[in-house]
Amino acid sequence: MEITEKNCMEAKIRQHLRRHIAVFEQQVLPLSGQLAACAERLCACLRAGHKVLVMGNGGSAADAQHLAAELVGRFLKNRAALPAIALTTDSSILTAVGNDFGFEQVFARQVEALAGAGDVVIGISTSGNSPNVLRAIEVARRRGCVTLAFTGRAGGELARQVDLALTVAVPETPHIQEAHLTFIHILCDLVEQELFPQD
Ligand SMILES: O=C(CO)[C@@H](O)[C@H](O)[C@H](O)[C@H](O)COP(=O)(O)O
Ligand SMILES: [Zn+2]
Repeated sequence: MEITEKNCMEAKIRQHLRRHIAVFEQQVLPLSGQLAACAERLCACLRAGHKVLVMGNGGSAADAQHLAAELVGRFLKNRAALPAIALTTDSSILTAVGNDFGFEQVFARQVEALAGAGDVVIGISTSGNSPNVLRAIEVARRRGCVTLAFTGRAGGELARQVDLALTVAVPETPHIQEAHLTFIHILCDLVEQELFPQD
């Protein structure tokens, strides 16, 4: 077959998809038990009237917002709103705290302001080593929050600091993020089914 730009691109697409499938087979499927444990923590928190705070940088900031949107709005069911806040969205807070206290404090300061005992605080970081996420988890632990993390690679410091970590132990950031988005959808699905069986 003649090598054209188009079939060269298609080969790269297939390579990405094959790696995606392998990561899901080898890393995501074996995390089912830990995902169920995360869902139980989330359901218990929300049933008791507590809230969810979630954060990350870059693509993980988008993931944090995705999770908060599906809890406040909806995943699949028309049901009551659930309290969730992405700590990545207020540009005035992010710039003021970043400018005055340092970028490492942008999430920690919001956890100090907003989190109470029993709330769930979720850190999303593919390296598990982003200082602003680590500082926020430190504050969350001091305040008696339940701490969860979605991480990658070897889990980083974040996986060691939280109550429960879901670590996608591969080196490629995009494939880790693809798995994190799936965790978010599975968790939202389970929360809706558990909390709103009649809706
Ligand atoms: O989405 C991507 C790469 O796929 C980037 O925006 C990525 O999220 C950023 O480089 C982050 O700063 C990486 O931080 P982390 O996942 O290590 O905490
Ligand atoms: Zn990305």
